[in-house]
Amino acid sequence: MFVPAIKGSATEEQQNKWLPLANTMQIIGTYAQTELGHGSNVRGLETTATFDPVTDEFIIHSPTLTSSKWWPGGLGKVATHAVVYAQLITDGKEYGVNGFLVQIRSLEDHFPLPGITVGDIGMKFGSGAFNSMDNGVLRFDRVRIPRNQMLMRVSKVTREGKYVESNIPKQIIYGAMVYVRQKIVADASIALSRAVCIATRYSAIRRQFGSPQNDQNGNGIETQVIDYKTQQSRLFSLLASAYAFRFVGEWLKWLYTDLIQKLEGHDFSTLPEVHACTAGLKSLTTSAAADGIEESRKLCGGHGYLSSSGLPELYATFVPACTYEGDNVVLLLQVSRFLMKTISQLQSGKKPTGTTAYIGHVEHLIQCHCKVKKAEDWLNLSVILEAFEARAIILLIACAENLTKFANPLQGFSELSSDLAEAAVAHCQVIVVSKFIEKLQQNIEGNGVKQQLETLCYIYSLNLIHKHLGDFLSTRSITPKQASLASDQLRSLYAKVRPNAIALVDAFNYTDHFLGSVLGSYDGNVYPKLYEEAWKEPLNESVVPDGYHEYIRPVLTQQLQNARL
Ligand SMILES: Cc1cc2nc3c(=O)[nH]c(=O)nc-3n(C[C@H](O)[C@H](O)[C@H](O)COP(=O)(O)OP(=O)(O)OC[C@H]3O[C@@H](n4cnc5c(N)ncnc54)[C@H](O)[C@@H]3O)c2cc1C
Repeated sequence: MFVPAIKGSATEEQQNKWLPLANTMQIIGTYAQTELGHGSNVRGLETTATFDPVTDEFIIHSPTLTSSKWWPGGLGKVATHAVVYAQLITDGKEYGVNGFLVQIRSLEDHFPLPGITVGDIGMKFGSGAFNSMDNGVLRFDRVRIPRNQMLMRVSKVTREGKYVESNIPKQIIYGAMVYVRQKIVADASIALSRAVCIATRYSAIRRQFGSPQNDQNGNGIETQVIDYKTQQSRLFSLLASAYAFRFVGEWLKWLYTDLIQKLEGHDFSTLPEVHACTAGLKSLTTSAAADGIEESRKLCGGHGYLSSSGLPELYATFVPACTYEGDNVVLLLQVSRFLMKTISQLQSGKKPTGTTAYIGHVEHLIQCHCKVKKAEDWLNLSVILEAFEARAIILLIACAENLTKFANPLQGFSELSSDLAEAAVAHCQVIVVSKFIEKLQQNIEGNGVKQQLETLCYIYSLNLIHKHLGDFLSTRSITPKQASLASDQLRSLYAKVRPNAIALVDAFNYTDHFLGSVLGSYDGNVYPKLYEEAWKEPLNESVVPDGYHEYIRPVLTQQLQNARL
């Protein structure tokens, strides 16, 4: 985030000075925004940057305990510099939060510079995982920096102390957020596909209970757990999500490149839509991936709880993605605000574009009726997309209408926040489904590959209909009969995936080293590996444990004496 922040908010001259230093690791940067008392509410940050016209410097100060910077990655022990977000004060007036480049440690001996207090915030969730990262705490006691270390692309303070805004829209700094969030979506697809790969391979090895081939005494080969329909519905819906997130992630990467080209040409028109889209998809994919990793652990039964399964570590490392770079609920509420604005602009004739284009077809979508009459009718991608669009638009229109019933928009947004967040999720699901469909319209090489991906696209969509049935029924996007036909169709789709399930996870092309899981290794040699792994446990280095004489023996002899008495 240090480098993207400089790229997004620094002037060209500042970028020329700082980026080469950061990119060649002559300085090590951290992104210091969050404070002990404030994270999501950036406007509430308390750190101050007060301009001193006498010395042409800013004075960076932490006026309260809650203004201590808290969480920045790499800050605790490693970073030498920070982009610090602080309330800008000049000529006695506050001008809101701005970024400042502050050196925090000496480049000679790494000691904190005068006025700086810095350290690590302590152990985090899980035993390994994020604990290799020194998330830190940072306080400033009137630390002075040159004026030209304020990041001045969007606004600046002159030598005389005058605050001047440039003609570049403030939203340009969203470019850095779009970059980081599209990376997080790609990470979510990787994390989920790793978990699904482990759970799928293990489910093909693990056997429980009898099978139809058993003799009358129940002897014979047991059933592979992957053949249980419950296991298939849990596992294959995650497999489909892993593919869906991969494709939407690829598309987001393209979207970011397209945005940067437009920004370079001073075209800022798509920025709000792209920003809302990446915020929403970051929220949707990280929440689903975190839940999916935990579900994969359960799909592996007891062995999934072992560290050697790789799943606990994967979960603990990935789950903070639901919080950093914007809490997922807070992000959904931002998306819903953008969507409410888009709807309100319909009356003035402004046509929604990009991922919101379907909102422009509101009349058609409100009146359309899903045409499904038998289970096979669900195998029609345009029918599916229309059902998702209809559900999203009806939820959004309902929110927009309900908002008008409140005395003011602020109260309305607060009271309706749960409905707004749900409507934002529905909108984001439209994006994922439509990008999966677009992928299928491309040339896909390999015999039968396209058909398999199509099956996964149906599973992803129909499983979401099943999960959000209340929404689909209450918005009348589908009927109860069509919902039950969707469930029928899902069952046959799972049967279609079953023979190719292993190939579909092998296709992720993850090495055993990368997976880090004895349950998910390519050769499927699970039990010998689990057994071998147990003997690597340091507790097993001694047969009689260290504390035996101190703790165990006295208890045992005490019990023996009591029994004799
Ligand atoms: C592993 C990790 C690494 C991080 N790295 C960095 C870093 O490098 N630099 C940095 O500056 N920060 C970093 N952070 C901080 C992170 O960005 C914040 O924690 C995050 O933005 C959430 O803010 P918060 O902690 O204030 O949560 P809060 O906003 O306090 O959230 C608490 C709860 O309140 C809810 N909530 C908050 N506001 C609203 C609202 N308006 N409406 C409805 N519900 C609301 C949230 O949904 C959540 O359930 C990191 C955090 C973690 C966990």
